[in-house]
Amino acid sequence: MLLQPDHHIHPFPFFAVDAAFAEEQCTVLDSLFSQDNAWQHRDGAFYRCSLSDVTARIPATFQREILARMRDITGLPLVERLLVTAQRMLPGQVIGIHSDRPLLGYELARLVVQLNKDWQAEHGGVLELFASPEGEVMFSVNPEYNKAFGFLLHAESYHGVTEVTAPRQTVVFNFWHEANTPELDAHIQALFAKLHFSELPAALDPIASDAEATLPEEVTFRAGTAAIALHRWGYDAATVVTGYQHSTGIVRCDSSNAETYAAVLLADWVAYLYRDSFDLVRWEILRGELEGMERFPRLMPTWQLCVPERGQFDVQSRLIHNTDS
Ligand SMILES: O=C(O)CCC(=O)C(=O)O
Ligand SMILES: [Fe+2]
Repeated sequence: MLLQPDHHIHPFPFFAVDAAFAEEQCTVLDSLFSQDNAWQHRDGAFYRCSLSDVTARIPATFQREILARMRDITGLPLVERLLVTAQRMLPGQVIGIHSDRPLLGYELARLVVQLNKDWQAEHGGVLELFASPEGEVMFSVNPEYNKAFGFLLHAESYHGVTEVTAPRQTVVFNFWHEANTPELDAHIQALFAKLHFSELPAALDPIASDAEATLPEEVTFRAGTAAIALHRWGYDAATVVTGYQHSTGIVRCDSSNAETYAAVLLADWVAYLYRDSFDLVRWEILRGELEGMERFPRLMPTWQLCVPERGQFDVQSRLIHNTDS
């Protein structure tokens, strides 16, 4: 399964495999299209196809094998969760350029398996990769039978599918990183429920006003959100102010008080996740900064979800560090 992946890092980390699955596994994948699926039709201007959740129809051993293989290929700590969708495109359908930026709780890695037996160039449906939404095509994947394409989702993983002239069948496997799980999403949504900046301590007012006068709204919004996290974790006004300033980038929090330092870094991270999306490089920096520190009780639930203690998979994210192709 997925032997000899061909790794690339431009325009973003991905790999391609030509004969991806054994015959028996292909039979399973083909069968996902033979029954009457409950198709959900996407009919946007840029994203036109039909999708169906087929996870329950993938045998447990197949699921275990593909997860293990994806952990191995990507080197990522992927959790025990899998979502498999069958995707069908009909003549005239097209998927415009998009990035699938991993919002809070979204999957981080995807494996796209093409299942078109008699594909010809005139059938279209070519998966194209771009460095920017307006850029030129940097790499193309023909949707030939048993060809797989794996990639890491991030804010700039731009890709699209050209218009098809013949029906096109694809199976998409989705994998979650241990630090961007639906459980973390639920935790952060609860942390920021009914968010009102008016609950913040008055000591922050002059600092926030100054920051708002000079910095972009996006920055002060995120700093305000980080301040809310600290306040709701029960930290005092001084810590809330320190966290706000750290998140605006005005003053970096020093590490002399370990608990304040950890709290400020975690607050900044959850505010970033809440307002933006998961970013593997930033996460690895955070993990490095918190490494070896005592996990303070007040921060424990968030800490454990954001930077789970390593057990099972103590791995490096090989894909993002792989620079030899
Ligand atoms: O159908 C494809 O080749 C790729 C579809 C897509 O955009 C995705 O899986 O993220
Ligand atoms: Fe996509």
